[in-house]
Amino acid sequence: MKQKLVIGTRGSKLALWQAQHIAACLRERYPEIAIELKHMVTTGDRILDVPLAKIGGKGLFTKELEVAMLSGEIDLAVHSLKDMPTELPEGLVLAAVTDRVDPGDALISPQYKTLDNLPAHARVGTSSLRRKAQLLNVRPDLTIVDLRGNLDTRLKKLTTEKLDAILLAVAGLRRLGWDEHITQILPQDICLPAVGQGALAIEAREDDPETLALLAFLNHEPTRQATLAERTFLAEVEGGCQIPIGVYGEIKATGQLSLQAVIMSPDGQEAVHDAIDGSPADASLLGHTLAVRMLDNGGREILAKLFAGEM
Ligand SMILES: NCc1[nH]cc(CCC(=O)O)c1CC(=O)O
Repeated sequence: MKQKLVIGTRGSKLALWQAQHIAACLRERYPEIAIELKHMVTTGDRILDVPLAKIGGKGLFTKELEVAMLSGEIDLAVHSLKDMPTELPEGLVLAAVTDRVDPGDALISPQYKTLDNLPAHARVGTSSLRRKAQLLNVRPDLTIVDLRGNLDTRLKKLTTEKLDAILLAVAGLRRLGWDEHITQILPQDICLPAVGQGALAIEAREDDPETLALLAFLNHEPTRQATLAERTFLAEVEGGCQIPIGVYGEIKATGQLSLQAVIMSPDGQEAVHDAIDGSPADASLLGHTLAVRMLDNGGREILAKLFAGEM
């Protein structure tokens, strides 16, 4: 019987909240097990001044934690599922995917409140190509300003960089109790979220069945299935998180899994939208099928131009 579980976490406010939340769930369930937190720094935390799209590479926010897990220094890691590459390193598995309450994106505009109200050429901060493309698709006049840093830094930049609005994930703001800043939750027909947005991923070693069994109760199966469809879609289209792709899977009241997605050019001028429905048991097949269909219907050309640097 385990006497101790060590959770590895990044040191950002959001990462700490997430790790502490999972620690609290574990302590409540297993009062006899000591739950410890170990803070670690990832490459993504170290390089804060360069737009993520330019750094490239996968797993910027996960790699150091994964190395520590494989060496046995920590037993599990808590991540935002959105920050996890679609392929995990050999020997590691997703022990659980938690329920997600807020998959969407929020507009924060103290002065103008909503996208419709933003004046022509308003300055909007985001460093996500996905958010940028989807905004420009409906509002080509907007000036998109790069915005990096932790959530608190980005909120501060709204004022210091004289921005009219910024975009952030609803989930992160809610977790930190900053949802009073949200002035509009963007509707899904304007902005589809990133793969896995809003869900927490608990990663552990494949050869550690005892820990995996202890973590199983944290898993929310409908969210795991919906995000499996999303992650398969992404893996099929390209992998990586810095391409203008939005995708959202959801198990409906009918029990069907519905998956909708968009592939856009970074300027938002070219877009392929599509959706698919089916059994949650076929989550990865649905993600795969939708990706192939969208690539065949114009998605491939958009991505080819993007990778050739024409956009
Ligand atoms: N890219 C950083 C990141 N990773 C996870 C979240 C928010 C929480 C989540 O999506 O689960 C954020 C902040 C943001 O995109 O605004």
